[in-house]
Amino acid sequence: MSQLKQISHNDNSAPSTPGKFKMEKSPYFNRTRWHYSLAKLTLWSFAFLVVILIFFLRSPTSSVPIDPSRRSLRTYNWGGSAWEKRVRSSARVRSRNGMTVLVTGAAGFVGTHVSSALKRRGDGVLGVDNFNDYYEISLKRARQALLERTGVYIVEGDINDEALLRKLFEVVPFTHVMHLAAQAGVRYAMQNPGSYVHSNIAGFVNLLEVCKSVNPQPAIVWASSSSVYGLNTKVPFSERDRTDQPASLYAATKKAGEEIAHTYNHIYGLSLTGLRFFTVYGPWGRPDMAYFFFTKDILKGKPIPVFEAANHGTVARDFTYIDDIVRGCLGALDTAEKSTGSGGKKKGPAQLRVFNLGNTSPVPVTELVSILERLLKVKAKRNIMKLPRNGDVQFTHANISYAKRELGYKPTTDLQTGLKKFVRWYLNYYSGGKKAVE
Ligand SMILES: O=C(O)[C@H]1O[C@H](OP(=O)(O)OP(=O)(O)OC[C@H]2O[C@@H](n3ccc(=O)[nH]c3=O)[C@H](O)[C@@H]2O)[C@H](O)[C@@H](O)[C@@H]1O
Repeated sequence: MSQLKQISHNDNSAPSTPGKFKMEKSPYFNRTRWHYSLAKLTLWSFAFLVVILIFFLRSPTSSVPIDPSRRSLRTYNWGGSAWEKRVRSSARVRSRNGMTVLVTGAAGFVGTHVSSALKRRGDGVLGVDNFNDYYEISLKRARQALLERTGVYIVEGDINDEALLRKLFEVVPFTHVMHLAAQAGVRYAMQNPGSYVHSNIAGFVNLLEVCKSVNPQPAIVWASSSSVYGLNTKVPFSERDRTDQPASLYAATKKAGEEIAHTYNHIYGLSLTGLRFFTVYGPWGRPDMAYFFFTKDILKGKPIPVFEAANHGTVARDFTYIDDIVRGCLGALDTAEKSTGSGGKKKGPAQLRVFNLGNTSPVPVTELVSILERLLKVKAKRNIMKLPRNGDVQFTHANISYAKRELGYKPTTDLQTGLKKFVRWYLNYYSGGKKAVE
């Protein structure tokens, strides 16, 4: 810097308009000017490189793909009094007996719907999300904008960031955590196993570590998955069934989460409720899921891969509509008992639960495609393929009697009705809001 100053000081005589600069005759002067110019050029090039480097390191939409297993290396901006004020205001309870909920994965599909439902009924809600690039970030940003309009602020950060989580609990004594941040998708686990360990295991443990040590400890409700039933053949799946033969690393990390939850409940008295979601779909959904990209590809006239089991066996899912899932999540939060620990120590036994949240009405994937064809009024180009051995299971079917009894859970939306709502949203969203939504 001092060198730079010196150069500009010595350079006072030079005209500021480059085109008007006249060369002097003296060879000595030429040589020194050449040296100065070279030094100047080197300095500016260096400064330029630093600026470029900072841009790539900080830009969330940078074209350099971020390895999701190393997401914790990304830096996020948080802190400061204005930030704390926003956090407090978002988490402010507006109803009598309302709860203060930290929602992780708030810019995700389920996270957005749950956050807005909680806010609507007067609970205090603060979101946290790392806005990773697993699928289109613009959709996450649009969900964020939607939540902002309802008064929910999403802090940008990773659940692996212990300092951030501690700070959030310092600013707001959350009574509940709705933990929905996760690396989802059963097939992607073959491509990026590290991201599942990072979010579903390391991230979950980090969150639990913080929750166990704060005072008061919050009650935690979190997203497990129907995929924990793995290769089981007995249907419908009951919470009492074995869950020790997962078919994907995704399922294995969710199962690990259930075991980890047991440990934190046992040692620290944390109140923990796991919800096994069954193929959740609906407006603002996940573009990596079949119903979503089938819609996109059918509209584009592109062939869609429709899986079938051996001997033309049916592949089916217990597709569950988002509004039903939201009611299940709120039911779980409302019935969650307080954690019993304090000062990082257990003071007595605490609640530990796991529930199926499904629809109890499996539908073949071929039927899903037929419904979409009718709704979109376009014939799909079906490319029938063997069910891949990379994580898929042939069918899922939930027994929901436990959730019914304990949470008052009662799904009411069939696939046809739910997909109609999804398609209406999809057409409106991707036409830039130009199509009227009924
Ligand atoms: O229930 C769950 O726990 C899981 O539900 C979904 O997993 P999945 O049921 O496999 O959902 P999709 O990937 O949307 O697949 C739906 C159905 O379409 C089939 N499919 C999928 C992809 C494809 O190209 N073709 C195809 O026929 C699948 O075999 C499956 O039967 C989610 O992606 C998981 O994150 C979630 O945890």
